[in-house]
Amino acid sequence: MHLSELSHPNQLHGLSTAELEAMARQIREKHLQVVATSGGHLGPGLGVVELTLALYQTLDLDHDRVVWDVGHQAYPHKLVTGRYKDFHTLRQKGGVAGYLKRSESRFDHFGAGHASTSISAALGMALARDRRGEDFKCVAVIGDGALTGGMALEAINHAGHLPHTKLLVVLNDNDMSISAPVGALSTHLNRMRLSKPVQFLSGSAEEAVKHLPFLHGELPTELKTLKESMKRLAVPKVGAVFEELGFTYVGPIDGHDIPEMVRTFQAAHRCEGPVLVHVATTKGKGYPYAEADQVGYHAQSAFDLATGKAYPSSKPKPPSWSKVFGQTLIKICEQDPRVVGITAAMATGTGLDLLEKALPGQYFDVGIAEQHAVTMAAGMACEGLRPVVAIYSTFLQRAYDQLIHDVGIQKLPVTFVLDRAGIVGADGPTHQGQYDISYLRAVPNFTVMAPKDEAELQRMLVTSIAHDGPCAIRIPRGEGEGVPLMDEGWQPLEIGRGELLTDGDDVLIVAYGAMVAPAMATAGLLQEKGLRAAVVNARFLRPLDEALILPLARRIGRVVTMEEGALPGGFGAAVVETFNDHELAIPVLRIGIPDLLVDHASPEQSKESLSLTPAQMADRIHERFGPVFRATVPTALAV
Ligand SMILES: Cc1ncc(C[n+]2csc(CCOP(=O)(O)OP(=O)(O)O)c2C)c(N)n1
Ligand SMILES: CC(=O)[C@@H](O)[C@H](O)COP(=O)(O)O
Ligand SMILES: [Mg+2]
Repeated sequence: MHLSELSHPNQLHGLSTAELEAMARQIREKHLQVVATSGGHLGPGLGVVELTLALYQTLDLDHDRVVWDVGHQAYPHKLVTGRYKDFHTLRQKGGVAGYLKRSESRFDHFGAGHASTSISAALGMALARDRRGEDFKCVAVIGDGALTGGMALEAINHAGHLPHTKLLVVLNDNDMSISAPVGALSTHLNRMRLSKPVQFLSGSAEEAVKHLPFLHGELPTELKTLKESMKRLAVPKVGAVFEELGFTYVGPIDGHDIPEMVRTFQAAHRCEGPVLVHVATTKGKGYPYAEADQVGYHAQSAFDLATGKAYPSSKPKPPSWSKVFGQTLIKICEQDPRVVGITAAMATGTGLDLLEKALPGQYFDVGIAEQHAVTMAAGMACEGLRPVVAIYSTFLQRAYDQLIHDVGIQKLPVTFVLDRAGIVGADGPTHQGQYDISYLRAVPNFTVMAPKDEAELQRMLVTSIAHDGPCAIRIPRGEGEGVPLMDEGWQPLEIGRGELLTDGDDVLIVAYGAMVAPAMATAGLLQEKGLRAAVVNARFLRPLDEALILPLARRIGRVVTMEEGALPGGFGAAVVETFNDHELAIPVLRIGIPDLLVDHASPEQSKESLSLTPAQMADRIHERFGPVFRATVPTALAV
């Protein structure tokens, strides 16, 4: 059977190893072809092709549940669950999502995108199953990186406490996170990977006798004692950490050997209580470039399959915001040994990999552990360091209590750089950086800011690090504005001070961060429509520059706010509340992301669909405040 003929994963049942291996080749071919064409996650999925086929041969996906952690590695899952023909639309507007999505397929039993959630979700399904007296299997497939996330350990702690709750955890151990894995658990797993698969020896004893009819598949007592003694002898070396936590540990087994995995999963399904099968895989398996550069091929934009190289861009691009951040932080760290950079397993994405190379002593990667990163930084700040924590806007959501409880309330001098703030594009709703403006507004003692360009980012960094309290700076994904940059000697900003970029009498545009450049473009288009707009670069969400904004608002009487963030509780809401507090009753058009999820698409497509392009914003402003408005409402109704 060819992969393209597969419409249901249960069609995998009964296929021979040779047929499954042929299908594995077809999956790899499709996976490579689509990701090379339109970009996406490459290495993770290539590493779990055989694992997916073997696991699904032992499950009935009309009844059993499988929860993939993160889901970035689940392209093989998508290909064997009816999405082969649409797979070429991966991560494109209206196409197949890059992560699992319950609304996309009945076989996507739980959505994700953020790491370390799978065991909790699968355990929840298992507990619900038992309450209903049903008997479907619940499986979590989690990577060695995601296993370092606190939630995963919380779930293991709970599951290990439930000896009668059947749950299978498949640990996909490829000895990689996005970068090299971090932590004692990763080190231990690596030691286990290198050990002999003890359990499997005893498993093969079962295999040897289970066909003997008079045993009815049961191990004779003496063999059971042999297996137990082997476990007692060997498990302390191999699976102790999981066995001590109440799991039956099996492995490590070869994650590219389909028959071995099928046998092991079948044995695991027969076990009572929680079982962890440790599968050793290779990230990027089957594509030499991805195997050789497992960091670089974690995710890729379109590339040439033959050479493994990205296609050269048509015109030179300015450095990314992340790169400017990383390079600037190196200079700051060189001048001030108190300053350290902290990442939660996102060194390459945040630009902190540059700091790691230049000043490894002032760099920390804590693994996928955002909560720990924030509170560790708080502890560092108590002892006189000036930590700079670089975490994507969306991933920092996971450490909200730490921001309030450990940093804000204690007013500790920690700088947060929220990368990927705003619309990120192909990663879709789980990764959009659309909530940080809203979620940071209420955190006590925080100074919250957003630069209009990379030069202002550099100034905000020195401002934050010098400030004796917590600061947060949001920066977007991708290239900067391409403005000239200084190498050092950046002039700090006055906290709470915005800037008037251009004046005008017809409408006041107050723009925040990455919306400042589009605001200036919008003002130019409004000029062509006969509306002269004043444009303010707010710079600060907290504290808002009232001394600048209020007089302009009173004088002009018509205000537009612009933010690349959620409107509920966002920057525009802060401006409206300020007007209200000062009894300034004037109309405000808030432009930003409405209260909705932004699906996967290119950032440009998403902005178009949200009417956030300069042309669309000019039309919206003209429609609201154009000649019609002037005829019906007198100017500023300042009280
Ligand atoms: C909470 C959270 N932090 C960070 C990330 C970014 N991220 C995506 S995949 C990944 C590495 C996952 O490693 P692993 O679980 O071992 O999967 P592999 O890529 O090796 O298959 C990270 C850090 C995330 N998705 N969620
Ligand atoms: C799966 C995951 O969460 C990361 O790989 C994420 O997709 C990286 O995003 P960027 O590509 O914006 O760095
Ligand atoms: Mg891994």
